[in-house]
Amino acid sequence: MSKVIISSLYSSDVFTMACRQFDQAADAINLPESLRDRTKYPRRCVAFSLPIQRDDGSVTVFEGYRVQHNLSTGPSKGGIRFHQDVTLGEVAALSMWMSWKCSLMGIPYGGAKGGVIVNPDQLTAKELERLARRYMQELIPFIGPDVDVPAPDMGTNEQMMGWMMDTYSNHVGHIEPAIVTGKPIALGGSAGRREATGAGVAYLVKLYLEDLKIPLGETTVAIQGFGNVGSEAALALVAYGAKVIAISDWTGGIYNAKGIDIGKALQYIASEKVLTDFDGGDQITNDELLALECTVLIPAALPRVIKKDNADKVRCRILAEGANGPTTNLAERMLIKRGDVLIIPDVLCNAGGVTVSYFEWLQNRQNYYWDREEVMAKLFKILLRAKNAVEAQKAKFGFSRRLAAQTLGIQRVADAKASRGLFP
Ligand SMILES: NC(=O)C1=CN([C@@H]2O[C@H](COP(=O)(O)OP(=O)(O)OC[C@H]3O[C@@H](n4cnc5c(N)ncnc54)[C@H](OP(=O)(O)O)[C@@H]3O)[C@@H](O)[C@H]2O)C=CC1
Ligand SMILES: O=C(O)CCC(=O)C(=O)O
Repeated sequence: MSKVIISSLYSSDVFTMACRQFDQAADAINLPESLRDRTKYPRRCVAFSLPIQRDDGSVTVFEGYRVQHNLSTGPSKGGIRFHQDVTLGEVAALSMWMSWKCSLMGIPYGGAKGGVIVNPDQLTAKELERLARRYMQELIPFIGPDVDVPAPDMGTNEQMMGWMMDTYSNHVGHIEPAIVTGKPIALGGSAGRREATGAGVAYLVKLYLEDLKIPLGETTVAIQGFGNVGSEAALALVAYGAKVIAISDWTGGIYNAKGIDIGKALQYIASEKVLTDFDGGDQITNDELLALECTVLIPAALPRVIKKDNADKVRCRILAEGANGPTTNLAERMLIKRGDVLIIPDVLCNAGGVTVSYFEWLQNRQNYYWDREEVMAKLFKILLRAKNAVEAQKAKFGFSRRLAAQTLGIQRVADAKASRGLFP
């Protein structure tokens, strides 16, 4: 397939954004022309029709995708997103970022991502189970523990990974826990995987606060998205001594200058599903949350929420990208020009999740399990190593932090491709 066809297949703002980042990084490291398109474009993608029976007996056909960006350094790896705004282009962009992320962390995986166009809140638990199982059923010819290993992302969770693992295991005739990560502990999930992404975000924030000499006790935090990543980052930052002053979900946010009781907010979500009417503070909109004066702003939901229109309104010292792709390229240039916001780029900031997914896969394959302490110690060691590598690259070449992180990731993927050669 020509790259013209590939580009139009994935055509979307977010894919264009990921491609422009790649082009800038490739120029910055003088990547040979012969390796550029080969490293940039996804290796393959699959699109599925996913018919499921609804509880009322009717049938709805959902649309789903899996994009495997790169398999040169190991099986491809990345989460599955259930969201109404999913597009093939978004999934492709997310798969590219997974490649650079795994490579930056020194994890022997390529990148992948999956998605289904669905609002999971509008399905019952039984319907979600049918959809998760059907997605895995369709994916079976294209994955395996050495080929492609999914995990949770927005709108999916441990339970869905459990159903997917069960569907795959029934197909192959034996239990195969290493086919997905982020599973329930009872099915071979790793200690620490649930909290890994948020805990990793919090750990990196702590390291950068130390660099800036800002005490944790004087740190205020605003978080957009109070799901797996946002809530776990909140818990970890509160445990470090910071104050979380704002949280939000798709319905809007809560602001409390004295600090939000995160445990109470989690209890509220567990019973009410959404933060609307949570009485832990004043109600604000998601736009207002992004413009709050705070030490640390953590977007932990959708891509492209910090953009040209609101970049000038951002008033944090550290922008910690828990989400993938939350800052558009133009908004990043505006923030860099301003010079008062330190951006921890997504491929570094939220890499705790895939790192512990790698540990989970290793534990599944060895059938030997580690305790949480060991998992977290290994995670923090890898995050610190990656942060130091990014800072060294930034200092050496005068790059932005994102360019530093992406050049490191891209160079390693390109080197692996060059070493493997081409088929005659
Ligand atoms: N899970 C992981 O391990 C990793 C996730 N990430 C990234 O982190 C981000 C969040 O993922 P995750 O926490 O797993 O997802 P979850 O589904 O667990 O949580 C997503 C959160 O975002 C909220 N949300 C949805 N739409 C909006 C909106 N329009 N405005 C504000 N908030 C919104 C959701 O609200 P509601 O629940 O009400 O819908 C929910 O609180 C994604 O970008 C993902 O790619 C990155 C690395 C690893
Ligand atoms: O845990 C994983 O394998 C992938 C996590 C993920 O989707 C991400 O880092 O964006």
